[in-house]
Amino acid sequence: MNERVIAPKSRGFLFLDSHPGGCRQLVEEMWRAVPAAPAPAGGEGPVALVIGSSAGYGLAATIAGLARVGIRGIGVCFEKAPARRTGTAGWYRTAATARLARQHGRDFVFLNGDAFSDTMKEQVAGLLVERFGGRLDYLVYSVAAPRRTDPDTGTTYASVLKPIGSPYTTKTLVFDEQGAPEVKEVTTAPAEGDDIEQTVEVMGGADWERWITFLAERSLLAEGFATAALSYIGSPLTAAIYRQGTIGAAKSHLETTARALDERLGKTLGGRAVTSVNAAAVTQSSTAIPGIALYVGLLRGVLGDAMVAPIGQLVELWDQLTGARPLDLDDEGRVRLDTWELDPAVQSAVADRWSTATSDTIGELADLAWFSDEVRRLYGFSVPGVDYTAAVETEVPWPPLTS
Ligand SMILES: NC(=O)c1ccc[n+]([C@@H]2O[C@H](COP(=O)([O-])OP(=O)(O)OC[C@H]3O[C@@H](n4cnc5c(N)ncnc54)[C@H](O)[C@@H]3O)[C@@H](O)[C@H]2O)c1
Repeated sequence: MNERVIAPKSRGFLFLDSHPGGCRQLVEEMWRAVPAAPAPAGGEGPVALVIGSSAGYGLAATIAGLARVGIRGIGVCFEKAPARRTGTAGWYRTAATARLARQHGRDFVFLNGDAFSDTMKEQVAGLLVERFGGRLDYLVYSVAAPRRTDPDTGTTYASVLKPIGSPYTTKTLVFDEQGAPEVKEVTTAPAEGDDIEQTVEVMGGADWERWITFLAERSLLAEGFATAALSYIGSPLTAAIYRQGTIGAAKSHLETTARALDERLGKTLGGRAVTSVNAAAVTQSSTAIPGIALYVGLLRGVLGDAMVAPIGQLVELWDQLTGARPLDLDDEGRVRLDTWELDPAVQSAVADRWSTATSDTIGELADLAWFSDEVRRLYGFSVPGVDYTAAVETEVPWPPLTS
């Protein structure tokens, strides 16, 4: 037992602690946001593996899959248990998701560890055999990580967020110690040495492909197996640091991997592999990208509630993966859930605001209250209805594997 009052202490967009009650309520909110669908035929839902299940788009994939498709299966993520500090927010969100899954009769378990390792792949394979009939129907790959160790060579690669070719200066949004917004300029030096290759090794398609090969070799992929990995294109305003930068090189590699996997799975199992290009969202990973906080704040200023939250986008992705709606691919074979973000009228309105944004004008141009709340909500703070003055139990156990 370790009950205490948890205050939101932060350094920039990173918070030192997270709030179990707020995290739980947010997960419940996401579940309620999923439109009801008819129960899966035959009682038992399809078997799914979600990699990166505790945050951002992977959490949305898990909750939308559980609530709408009735998936059974496994979520994999990398979270820290409560110790001197609270557990990570993803730890508490996982506990809350498992609870909801149980309540709704879905057999869904969570594994905490390094998805890039073969040990984790073996654990998943073992569970698929023992518990889920040895057949996986869906795999959603939504990992965002700073490092990956290649199990074959033992080499550890580190991803960087840098432009390619020349330095890039962008406006960016920060908050000072009193919480006042500042629009500043930051310059990021271009990739050097093997920065691009290293980033591709972490955030490209290598590990996704390794998962598929690992499971295929053990005959654990069902006929008609379908897999999707998350990608991003984004605005011309962020292109130099994102799509044309080191992370963009990794996304291109992921998309090339998808096309190769699609051909392979099509031939062997009548299966599919696609990337899903999702829209900008406030997540722990996205707020680390220079300029993205400003961009997302302005995007919200332009669109307001017309922004589609990750849970809404993932409902659409599941509908396309399961065939409830036809798979709608662009010329490069990608599902596009970002069309509302990249709409030319929206982009031109955001670009206008971007060009005039200063510390003095940002309050009118961007939805800063929404943005700050979204950042705090990543850690379970700013959730309506939660009493933050009350002590709360932080020693929440990881959901047990036994049902
Ligand atoms: N956030 C955006 O704006 C945005 C937009 C479009 C696409 N995407 C893509 O969505 C994917 C997920 O990004 P996000 O923003 O949701 O990230 P996030 O930081 O919110 O979540 C990352 C997830 O990966 C897990 N993870 C990290 N390292 C791991 C490891 N070694 N082993 C197992 N799990 C690990 C974390 O536990 C967490 O569940 C990425 O491919 C990203 O490019 C993000």
